[in-house]
Amino acid sequence: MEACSATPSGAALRGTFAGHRLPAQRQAAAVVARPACRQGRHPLRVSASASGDPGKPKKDSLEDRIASGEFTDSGSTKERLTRPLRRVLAKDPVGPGRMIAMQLAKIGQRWQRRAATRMPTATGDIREIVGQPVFVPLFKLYQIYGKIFKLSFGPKQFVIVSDPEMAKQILLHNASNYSKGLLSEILDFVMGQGLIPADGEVWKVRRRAVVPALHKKYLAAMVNMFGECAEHGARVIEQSAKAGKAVEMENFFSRFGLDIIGKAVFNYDFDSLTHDDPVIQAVYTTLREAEYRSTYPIAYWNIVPLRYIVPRQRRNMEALQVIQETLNELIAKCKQLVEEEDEEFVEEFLSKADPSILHFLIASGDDITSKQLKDDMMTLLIAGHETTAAVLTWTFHCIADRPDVIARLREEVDEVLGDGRPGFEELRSLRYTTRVINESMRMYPQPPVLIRRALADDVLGGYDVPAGSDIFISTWNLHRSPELWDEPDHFNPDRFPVDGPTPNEQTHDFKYLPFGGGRRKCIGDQFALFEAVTALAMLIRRFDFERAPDAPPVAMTTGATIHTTNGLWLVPKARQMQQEQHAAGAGAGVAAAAFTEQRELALAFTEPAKPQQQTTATP
Ligand code: HEM
Repeated sequence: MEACSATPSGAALRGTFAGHRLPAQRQAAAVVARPACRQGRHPLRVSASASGDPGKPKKDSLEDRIASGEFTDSGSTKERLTRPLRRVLAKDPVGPGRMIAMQLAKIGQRWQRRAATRMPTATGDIREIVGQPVFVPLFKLYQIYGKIFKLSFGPKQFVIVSDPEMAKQILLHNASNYSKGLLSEILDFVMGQGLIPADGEVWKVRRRAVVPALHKKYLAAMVNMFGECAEHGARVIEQSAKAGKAVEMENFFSRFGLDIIGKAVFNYDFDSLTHDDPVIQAVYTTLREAEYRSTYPIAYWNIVPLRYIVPRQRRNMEALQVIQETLNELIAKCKQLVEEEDEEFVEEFLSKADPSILHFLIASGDDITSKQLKDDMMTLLIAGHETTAAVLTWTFHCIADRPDVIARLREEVDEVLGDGRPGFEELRSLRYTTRVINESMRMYPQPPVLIRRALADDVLGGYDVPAGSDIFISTWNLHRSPELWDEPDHFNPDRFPVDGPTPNEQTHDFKYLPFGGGRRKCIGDQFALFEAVTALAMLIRRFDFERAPDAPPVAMTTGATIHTTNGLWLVPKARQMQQEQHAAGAGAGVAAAAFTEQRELALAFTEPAKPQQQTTATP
C-alpha cells in the first residue's frame, strides 16, 4: 500500500483534512451562513442560497471559494487587529493620539513586510474539504497558492510541496534532515520498524541488508515467475470471457499482485486468484485497517482497551495474529531449508528451491527470531502488492477506450513475445508497453503523496520550514501540473519516447517521481516495472477488454494507493485472431475458479455494483 505503499494520503491529515465523509448532521452544521468576511481564519462557511430559497444553505465549489480568498490568510494579523485602534487614535484632535497612531502605522508596515515573506497559507475548516481523495483538493489549492503553501486547520499545519526543486532538496540533497514522520506513526501497528516507516540507523542497516536481495539473478527468477502467474491470471480471466461476465479488474490485480509478492518475498503461494483462506483475509483486513487509520480523524485505537472493545479493532488484532503466526511458520521452514542446503552465502546468492527474499536474508545471517525480520517481511508484502495492483488497474482504465494504444501494444507484443513468456531480453524490447506503464504511473502515481517531517529547520523555495513541520510532497501535483507537462490530463505514452531512457526522477529532474527519489527511493522499482509490463503484455495479447455496460463510473478514492470507488468493471473477450491457438494451449484444462461471495473480494459478476456516494471523477 501508501506507500510504497504506505501512504499517505489522508493519513496524516487525521483530525484535520481526513478523506472520510461527514455524518449528514455535521455536514449541515458546517455550511451555515457565514458573515461576509472574505479573508481570515474563519471556519469555512457558505452563505445562504441566492437562488430564492433563503433557508437552504448552498455550497459553492471549492475553486470559487478559494478564488474568493476564503482560505487566504493574507497580511499581518497583528496589523489587522491594531488597525481599528489606529483609526480611533488618528482622530485625536489634541495630538498624542495621532503620534501613537503614526508609530503604530510604522510598526504595522514592518509587520506587513514580514508577513509578505511568510509562506502562503491556506486556512479553513477541514469539514468543507472532506469526502474526496485528499490529493484532489490539494491540487486545487496548488493552482491558487503555488509550489509551496501551508495548510492550516486549527493547531495543525502541513506544508504542501509541488515543485521539483523542492522535492529534490527534501528527497535528495537534504534527505538526512527528513524523517517519515506521520507515516511511521500510522504504519507502526503493521510494519513496525520495516523499511518504509523506519528512520535513522535502523533504516540504514536494514536497507543495506535488504537491497542486495533484489539482485540480477533474483530478478531473472522473478521474471520467469511473473510469466507463470500472468498465464494463470489469463486462465482465470478466460473463465469470465467464456461466461460473458465482467471482471472487476482492481480486485483481479490485487489478487494477482498478492500471489506474486507472496512467492517473491517468502516463497508462499497465496493462490488468491482461485481461492480464499484465512491468511488472505487477514492480509486484506490489515491492509484496509492501515488505510482506515490513515483517514480516520481520531486515533482511538491508541487507547488500548478500545482495541478489545471495538469490533473492527478486534478483527484487526486477530488478523495480525494470523499473519504473525504464518510468518513465524514460514521463517522456521525457511531456516530449516537453509540449514539443509548448507550452501555458502555468496554475492547474488539464490536458492533454486526457494529464491525468495526471506531465504536470502536468512542465508545471509539475519536473526530469525527478530521482530525486525518480520517487520521487513510485512513491509515488503504490503509495499510490493497494492502499488503494482493499482498501477495495473489504472493502466487498464487508461487504455480501455484507446484502441490506438491497444493496437500499438499488440503490434509490439506480437512481434517481441509471439505466444511465449517474456525473459529479461524481451522485457527490454517491450519498450512501448513499458511507456504505457510509465505514463499510467504519471497520471495515477502510487502513492499520490509522499510524507516527510523536518528534523531541523530548513529553507524551501525561500521560505523558512521549521523543525517538526509535516510535509506532503504531492506527486499528483507534480505529475499533473500544466506548468511541467503538456496536456497533463491526456494519456499519452509517446511523451516518453520509446528510443529514450526509461523515465524516472533523474531523467526528469524530479518532476516525475513514480518510485520516489534519493536515498528512500523504492527498492522494488525494476521488479514492479517488469511485473506490470509482463501482466499488461500477456493479457492484452489474449483478450479484448470492453467497459461493462451499466458499470458505475470509474472514480477515485483515497487509500494508501489510489483506489477505484466502485471498481473497474471490464468485460473480457478472447482476442479474435488468437482464439483458436490459445484454446488448444493454455486455455485447456483450466480448473473453474472458486470465488467467495464476499463483496470486497468478489471477482466476477454480471450486474455491476451500484455506485456509492463518494466519487471523484477521474480527470
Ligand atoms: C508499481 C509498483 C510500485 C510503486 C509505484 C512503488 C512506489 C514507491 C515509492 C514512491 C516509494 C518511496 C516512498 C517515499 O519516499 O516515501 C517506495 C518505497 C519503497 N518501496 Fe516501492 N513501489 C512499488 C513496488 C514495490 C515493490 C514490488 C517492492 C518490493 C518488492 C517495493 C518496496 C519498497 C520499499 C521497501 C520502499 C521503502 C524504501 C526505503 O524507504 O528505503 N516497492 N515505493
